[in-house]
Amino acid sequence: MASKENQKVLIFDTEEELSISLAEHTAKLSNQITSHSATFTVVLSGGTLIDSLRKLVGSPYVDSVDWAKWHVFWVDERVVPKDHPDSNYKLALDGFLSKVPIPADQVYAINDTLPPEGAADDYEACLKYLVRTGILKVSATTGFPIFDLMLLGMGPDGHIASLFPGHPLLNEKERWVTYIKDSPKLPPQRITFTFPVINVSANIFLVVTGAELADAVKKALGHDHYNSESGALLPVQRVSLENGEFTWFADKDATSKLEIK
Ligand SMILES: O=C(O)[C@H](O)[C@@H](O)[C@H](O)[C@H](O)COP(=O)(O)O
Repeated sequence: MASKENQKVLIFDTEEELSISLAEHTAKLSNQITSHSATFTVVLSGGTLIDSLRKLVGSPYVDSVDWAKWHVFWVDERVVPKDHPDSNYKLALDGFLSKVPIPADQVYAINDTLPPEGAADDYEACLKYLVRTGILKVSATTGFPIFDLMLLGMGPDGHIASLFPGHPLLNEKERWVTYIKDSPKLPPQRITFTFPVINVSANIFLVVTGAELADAVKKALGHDHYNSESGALLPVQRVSLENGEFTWFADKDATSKLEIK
């Protein structure tokens, strides 16, 4: 394990070991929170993260989690029908959600009948409704909604959610959920949480696996980290939790260019 300011970096020899630890940490956090709270609010990304969650839906973890208290959201979603192969909802449903007894009305998919602008407005309105009903907490200092856990992946360019390097959305300060129509990662039309929401999370588990992420991991966690001008920061380097814990789950390949181990 290495540590970087307020970030914890867990490094595993294999993706298999990583996925077991991810299941352990997720189940433990779920149990900690559901022991005193009626809800556990969890945000998913798309991509390979869903496969890395496979151990959580198997023994012994699956039986230790109070799934009835889970409320599930997406940090970003492609604006496609829910049964489309590009849908992050479909990916999570097939690989994770269909295997655990989370009540269907606690899984918050986007409205796939709307264009990106409308889908972002609709999702933000849904989050605001859940604040009013007490399912979601808000930050006393910023007013943005606090999720108990965000389970995120990262792209080779250092993007998280649909927040890409050099894109104006990186600087969004007001919206909770916004849209992008020119995503460099296809498909181009998506909705995404903004940094103010990501940065009030209570916990982020960021999963990085594979050699294609090694350069971005080196930039984010290596010595360069301290020298970056803010304009040149990778999106992942803009994660700065107001009051939460940020843990990297990395395999050897993703950390192969990192000097600190
Ligand atoms: O919809 C998406 O594209 C994802 O939510 C995205 O943010 C993803 O998490 C990263 O791009 C990593 O994806 P991979 O794990 O597939 O590389």
